[in-house]
Amino acid sequence: MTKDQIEARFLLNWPGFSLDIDLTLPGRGVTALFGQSGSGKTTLLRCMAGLERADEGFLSFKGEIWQNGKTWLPAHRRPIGYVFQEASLFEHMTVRNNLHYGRKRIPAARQTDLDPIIELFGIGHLLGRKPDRLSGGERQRVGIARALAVNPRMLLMDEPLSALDSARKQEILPYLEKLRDRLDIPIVYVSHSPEEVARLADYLVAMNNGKVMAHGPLKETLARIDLPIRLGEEAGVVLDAVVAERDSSWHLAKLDFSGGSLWTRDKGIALGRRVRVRVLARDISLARDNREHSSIQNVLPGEVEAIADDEHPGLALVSVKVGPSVLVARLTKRAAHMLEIAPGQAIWLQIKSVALME
Ligand SMILES: Nc1ncnc2c1ncn2[C@@H]1O[C@H](COP(=O)(O)OP(=O)(O)OP(=O)(O)O)[C@@H](O)[C@H]1O
Repeated sequence: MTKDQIEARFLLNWPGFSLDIDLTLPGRGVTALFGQSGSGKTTLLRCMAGLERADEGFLSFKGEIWQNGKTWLPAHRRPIGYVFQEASLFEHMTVRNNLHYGRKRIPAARQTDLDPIIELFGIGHLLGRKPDRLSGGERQRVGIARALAVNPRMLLMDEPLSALDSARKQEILPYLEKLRDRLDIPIVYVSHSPEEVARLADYLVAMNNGKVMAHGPLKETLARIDLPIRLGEEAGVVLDAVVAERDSSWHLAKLDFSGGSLWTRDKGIALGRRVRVRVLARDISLARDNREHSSIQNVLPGEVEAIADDEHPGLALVSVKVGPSVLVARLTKRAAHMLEIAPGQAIWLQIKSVALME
């Protein structure tokens, strides 16, 4: 444990549910708590916030004890911001007063400037409005800004997009990306959406039934097929890439990652820009030779790293090294048998589609 980490151990027993956690988390970036409904994500977040008191618990934040056998700081004494699934704004107050409300009793918060937060979330024009005049997406932007207005040292977010429809989610995600890139405090983000996790997280904690199934840096963890993280249709990896070239006549952009390049639909992102790319296992086929006549534009040479069972008994996951990067393909076990897939084998990856996430 270094001074820069968060150490969390909680043991909690409720009738029908137990939480049993022992984690060391990074002190910066976005940590996603990921898992199915009922896996205990919210309960873990509430234990970290001091909203729930585990029977046995230990929490140290960058070397400061927030909970151990003797100490238990209640939520209002922890320097955190908490974002709920639905922004619980004070309906009788303007957006401006909602933002100022929590700051009154926190001297450190009063000294910090609200303007960068207002600018970050694009809510300057909403300051004079009451919450009933805000859209769902605007409400949640204000809710997140309000959690930040108290100058927290950690931001805890419980499925902040879950109450929004998919168009509103797409509206908010870029704000969350900006937040991740500009904020120097750790964010713990509860989600059951693999897409959100792929876009936002730096570190992944996969939970099931009150326990941690796997945890580690996002990109490495998604590329490991030996871990019990079951994503089904959403299995796949995330790569860091740079927009390297544009083919305007075909509206395509070339993304360079360490190990190769991928062409994707051009979204108008500037050349040289760093982006995340998500490649789903179901969108990759494997072939022994490089077939020339195919509609698939992205064909990369690789080397089979490992093969593992998928959740479905007819399917297998295959991890393939492409230079220093690893991609994961999903195919039928029959195809894997026919291709004689084995570790160390040279193979071609045919990638049908890649999702560019800014
Ligand atoms: N106060 C409580 N007393 C007893 N059981 C509880 C309490 N709160 C939650 N539970 C139970 O604890 C389990 C974990 O709930 P939790 O809300 O942490 O899961 P989650 O992973 O966040 O789920 P979701 O994605 O649906 O929000 C569930 O079985 C839930 O019914």
